[in-house]
Amino acid sequence: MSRKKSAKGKAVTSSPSAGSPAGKGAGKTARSSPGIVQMNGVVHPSRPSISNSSEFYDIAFKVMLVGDSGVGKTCLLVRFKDGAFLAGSFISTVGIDFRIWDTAGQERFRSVTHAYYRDAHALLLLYDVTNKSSFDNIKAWLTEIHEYAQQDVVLMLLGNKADATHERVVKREDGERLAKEFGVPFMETSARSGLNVELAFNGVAKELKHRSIKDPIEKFKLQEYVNKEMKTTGCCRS
Ligand SMILES: Nc1nc2c(ncn2[C@@H]2O[C@H](COP(=O)(O)OP(=O)(O)OP(=O)(O)O)[C@@H](O)[C@H]2O)c(=O)[nH]1
Ligand SMILES: [Mg+2]
Repeated sequence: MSRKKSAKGKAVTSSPSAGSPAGKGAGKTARSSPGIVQMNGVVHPSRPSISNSSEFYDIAFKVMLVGDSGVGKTCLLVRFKDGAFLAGSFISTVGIDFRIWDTAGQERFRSVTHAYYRDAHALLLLYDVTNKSSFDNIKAWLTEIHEYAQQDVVLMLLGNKADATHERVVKREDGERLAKEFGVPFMETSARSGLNVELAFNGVAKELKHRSIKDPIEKFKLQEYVNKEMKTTGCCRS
């Protein structure tokens, strides 16, 4: 992470990346993707806009969205971008440049993924609760992350499309169990309804902020924080 004052640019499209590490195909929604899209986020108390190019930042974090094709990475980012900056949140008060990288889930982009992992400060790993193979591939994603990402990378597992009650094939408990097994914070999200979307990004940002200031008194616990704050779909356990 860098600590500098530097002008921020608008959203940038960079080279393609990512793919299902299990090589089991791209999930049930095989679609083309632009690759990686880097978006500048957050950031200034007086101007909480994601797209203002004239702002400066104190700390820069690189956050990446990864997971099989079709799990909803782009939709989650778009939902966050459109909603998270309406109300001022803690990140807008500390001057953080929260760069979010949206990756392509398709396997053909996989070979270039690893270079992007290395300098990521946080990874949001998504599966689709309506797509069992995207869930089954999470272990392979975690293996790849452990191999290529920094050891202390902030990681969160997200079961997306929690709104899709009728199509759901992965229970929330299954996600919880897997996350526990790997010691990764977890929650379900919905890019469609907005469920827990801000919480996912803000939780990660809080963790990054606490790490960066190395607060010796207040140890931030990401899973405890999301447990306290998260909403569940209630009706939608299957
Ligand atoms: N019901 C529901 N559908 C969603 C949700 N998020 C995404 N989708 C749908 O899932 C499909 C794939 O979403 P994307 O965001 O493009 O998926 P992606 O992970 O970016 O896919 P790649 O770019 O190929 O890696 C689209 O048809 C979305 O409308 C969600 O929260 N709920
Ligand atoms: Mg996408």
